[in-house]
Amino acid sequence: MSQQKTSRIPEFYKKTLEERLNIVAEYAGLTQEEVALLKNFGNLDPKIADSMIENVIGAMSYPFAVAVNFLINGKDYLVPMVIEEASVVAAASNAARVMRRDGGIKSIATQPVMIGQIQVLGVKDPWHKRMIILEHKDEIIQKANEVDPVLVKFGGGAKDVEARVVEGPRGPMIIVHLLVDVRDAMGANAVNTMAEKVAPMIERLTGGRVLLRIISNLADRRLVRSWVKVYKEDIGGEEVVDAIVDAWAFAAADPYRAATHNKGIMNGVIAVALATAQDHRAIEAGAHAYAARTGRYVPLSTWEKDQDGNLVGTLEMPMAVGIIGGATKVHPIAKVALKILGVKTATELAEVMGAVGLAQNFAALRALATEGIQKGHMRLHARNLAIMAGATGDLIDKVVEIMVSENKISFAYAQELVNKLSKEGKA
Ligand SMILES: CC(C)(COP(=O)([O-])OP(=O)([O-])OC[C@H]1O[C@@H](n2cnc3c(N)ncnc32)[C@H](O)[C@@H]1OP(=O)([O-])[O-])[C@@H](O)C(=O)NCCC(=O)NCCSC(=O)C[C@@](C)(O)CC(=O)[O-]
Ligand SMILES: NC(=O)C1=CN([C@@H]2O[C@H](COP(=O)(O)OP(=O)(O)OC[C@H]3O[C@@H](n4cnc5c(N)ncnc54)[C@H](OP(=O)(O)O)[C@@H]3O)[C@@H](O)[C@H]2O)C=CC1
Repeated sequence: MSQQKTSRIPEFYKKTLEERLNIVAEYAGLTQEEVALLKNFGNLDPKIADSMIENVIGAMSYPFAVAVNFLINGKDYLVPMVIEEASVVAAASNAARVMRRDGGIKSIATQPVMIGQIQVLGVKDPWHKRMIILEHKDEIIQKANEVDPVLVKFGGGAKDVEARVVEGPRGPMIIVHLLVDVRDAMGANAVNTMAEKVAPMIERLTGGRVLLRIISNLADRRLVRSWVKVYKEDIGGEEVVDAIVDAWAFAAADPYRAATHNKGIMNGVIAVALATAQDHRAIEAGAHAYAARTGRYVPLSTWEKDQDGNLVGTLEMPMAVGIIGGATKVHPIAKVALKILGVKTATELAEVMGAVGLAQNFAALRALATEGIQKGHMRLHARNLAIMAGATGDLIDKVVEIMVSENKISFAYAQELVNKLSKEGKA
């Protein structure tokens, strides 16, 4: 009788990488080639990979690209991007090309202030205790700063305390916000450590019970604001400007469209985040929570026509990124990405990422509002399909050419063409 496979594997994490891989290979019936693929760590040292996350059995590579043409705050940038989707890098470069006038895209980030939340339960007089917390603000800040002298030395650290009474489904809670300037870090570890440190003091002050002590990813004190003017003659005239503004108006009015509009922005933001090994989940969470902060989900950008008929765009969103800490200084390629970018501070990185998000949004809207997204996007995607269908060498371009010229871009057609052209080649 064959034994049922089980995913319950006690102390899997204590085994060596090799042992874990063998277990998985046997479990999933992996071939030797598949095992060899997983074992190919590429530019990541297996020891580093094994220390970054748990239960590691291999590594996976993504393409690393560079978007060109970016001029931000008068400075040129080559922008590293890691992404699995065709046409994003081309679109970013395409947009940046028409955003180089007047010093390029403007982008300013606020101070890198993150919020640590402390949830206080079981307080009978929460409004009164809120005042007591605020009365002791300076002591709370001092206590928080004791845990991170390095951050304080660099001009960061806890700067302010806020307190709210929040009505929840299980009654009122006091929610304390510790505002921490995290300088060049993303800041979650730094802020969480501080929130845990001050919790006993908050309990003493309120007589309540502290439950959660954790950073908020709605980083609305750490915003990037980017804006740009695109001259009408550079993008096909006022008709195109109007079409882009109309496309934005659709997103401003309809959350179904706003989600896709913002996805277009995140195409750029997350690609840079991946290249520089940021916590991209934190950035995504912050972006969408910010887009919904009024209770209605809206686009993170605006597009208008100015008095001269030119297109002006703005973007405002949280941007919690670091160049110290997290994986940024652990992953060797993230270090190379930061070197290519040439950013000196986390604030500068945030400014670049805001500008890339705005440019990416423009590229998609322009394509959508003129020729449609499929023409440019599918032309580039057609290469993926041709390769997936087994095309190699010159055959890739031949298959792409036929699919594009016949406007018939699908995996099935790619397969049909590969089969047909390969047979013809052999004949
Ligand atoms: C695809 C393009 C750029 C073609 O655009 P085009 O005008 O046909 O290209 P072109 O041949 O005239 O070249 C213009 C520039 O584009 C760049 N470029 C051009 N081709 C390449 C290439 N192969 N590789 C790298 N860069 C390329 C390059 O910078 C080039 O300048 P040059 O170097 O020649 O001076 C254009 O159609 C475009 O910007 N499309 C938008 C594509 C897009 O947004 N893709 C994202 C995926 S769709 C999505 O996920 C989001 C979405 C759309 O749903 C969001 C939303 O709904 O809002
Ligand atoms: N909800 C979320 O978003 C959560 C995210 N995380 C994770 O937290 C990690 C990020 O935390 P983060 O605090 O950035 O990482 P680190 O703790 O690795 O780095 C921050 C620390 O680096 C030191 N440091 C040295 N130089 C500087 C400088 N110039 N500016 C700022 N700090 C400096 C500081 O002190 P010192 O030298 O004393 O350490 C600081 O506390 C990510 O891996 C993220 O995924 C974790 C929990 C929740």
